[in-house]
Amino acid sequence: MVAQILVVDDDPVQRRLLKHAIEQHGHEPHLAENGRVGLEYLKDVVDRIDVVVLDLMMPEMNGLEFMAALADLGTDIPVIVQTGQGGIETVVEAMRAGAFDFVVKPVSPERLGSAIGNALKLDQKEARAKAGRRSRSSHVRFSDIVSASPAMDRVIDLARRAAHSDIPVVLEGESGVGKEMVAKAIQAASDRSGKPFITVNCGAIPANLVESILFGHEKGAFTGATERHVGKFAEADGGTLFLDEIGDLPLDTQVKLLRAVQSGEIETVGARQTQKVDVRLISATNKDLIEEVKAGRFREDLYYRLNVYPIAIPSLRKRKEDIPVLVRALAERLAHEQKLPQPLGVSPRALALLTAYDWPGNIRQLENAMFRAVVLAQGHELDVEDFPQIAAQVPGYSINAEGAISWGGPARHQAPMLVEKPPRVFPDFAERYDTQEAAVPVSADKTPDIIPSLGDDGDVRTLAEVEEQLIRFALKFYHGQMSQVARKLGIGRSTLYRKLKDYDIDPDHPFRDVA
Ligand SMILES: Nc1ncnc2c1ncn2[C@@H]1O[C@H](COP(=O)(O)OP(=O)(O)OP(=O)(O)O)[C@@H](O)[C@H]1O
Repeated sequence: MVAQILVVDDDPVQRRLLKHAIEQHGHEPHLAENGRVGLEYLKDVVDRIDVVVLDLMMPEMNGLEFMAALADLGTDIPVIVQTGQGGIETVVEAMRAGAFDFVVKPVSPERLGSAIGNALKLDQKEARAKAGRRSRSSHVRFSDIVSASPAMDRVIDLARRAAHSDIPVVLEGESGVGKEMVAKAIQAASDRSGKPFITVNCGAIPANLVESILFGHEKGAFTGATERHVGKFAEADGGTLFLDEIGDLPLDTQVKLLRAVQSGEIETVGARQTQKVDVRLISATNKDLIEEVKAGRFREDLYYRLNVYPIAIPSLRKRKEDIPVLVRALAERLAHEQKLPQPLGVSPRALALLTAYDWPGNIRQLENAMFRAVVLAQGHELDVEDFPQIAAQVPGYSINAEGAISWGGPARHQAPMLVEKPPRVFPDFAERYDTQEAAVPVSADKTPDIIPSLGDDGDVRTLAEVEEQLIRFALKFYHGQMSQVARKLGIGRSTLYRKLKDYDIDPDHPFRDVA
């Protein structure tokens, strides 16, 4: 299908790049140099345009104003917004205003192509079919890894190449980023596809059983060994052994593992002879293994044996572009698994909330939040109310006694949030802050992150005044993350809550007094 794509961007170089990328994917680009021109054009041909690719930062009419005007036209053309590096607040605004997806500049033709494909609902249909197929089975292909970010493209590219050989791979990344999923995809794309894929969580086995679990034991090898036991190495013969949390392996077992890796032979506990095995090893760690080596907890020789081909999987908060596609794919998959009568959508407000959150537990946490939301869902669409725990942790959202969630900023399709930043003397501060609120307590000629020792009367200020100002500052600085604020201030959470009460500080709006 040749789709008609309207590009609205004030930068001529960007327009040209986007034009080429769109043509590369076989679609027809239409170019507008600003929001006003784009809007006029749309009024004439609104039925012909399939997708809008929109720059957010434009003079005259910015991206959010454009989106509000688009909504007034009563059209639901999907809009893909473009943002600069680090412009996540703006992206959240755009998602809230109904943007379908966002891409980070400079966007690769591939990423743009897949965003357009998704917007045209082509990929979504495929994702639905894929989601239904995959369910929670152990067979994972690379195409099951839902992603949209260049960072994950790199991971997948490296992993695909690793699948061509038996090279030992170490997957590094925080818990829940998808290490096991990538390991399974490597196996499925390799010659060992269809052979066993055996997972051992090295951190979850009692130290005295690790060796027997990995290498097996003969009957009577030790007290309690009433039966012969086949170890995981032997079980994985011909296939792949996935050693999760490899950094937790006890040192004496590391010696045996090294021997097995070097010789391709295992010593079953209590057996007289060694046994030859053909196993591909993929290890995973959420620890910095080299630090473990330095600390003497991980053998250096084993480290070099296993770590021939490291692949680092970034945490979800470092690849927020993946969040909207993951959310949509999970909603589809979980609705299918829960046998809901119809597919489940996700509202722009909910997408904005989920994109704003940092997901310390990564995709596993996102999956759990989506699971809970899908199970409890009542309508056709998930909304912010379906994610109360997440809303409670994102600054700006508040929950009333009835459980309704509201956001401190302007409503959907309302006046633009992309306020031009006022000229500021302290660029670093301006970057970290929502300038409007932060500007309240400090006069323009004072550095905002310096807390003065003298008051207006020229006397030293009271400790309480300084403390109050520091707490307000810390809340803003750490985006209202209470645990972090308490930790950084060196006080307990309950003390922090008490002080918020004493000083009448609203943690969501620290520079505003509680009404
Ligand atoms: N890109 C992705 N697309 C779809 N689902 C994903 C993706 N990444 C992870 N998941 C899902 O998230 C969950 C966690 O992934 P996985 O178990 O692979 O993470 P992990 O890094 O191995 O975690 P841990 O270190 O805690 O074992 C799984 O249910 C997995 O299917």
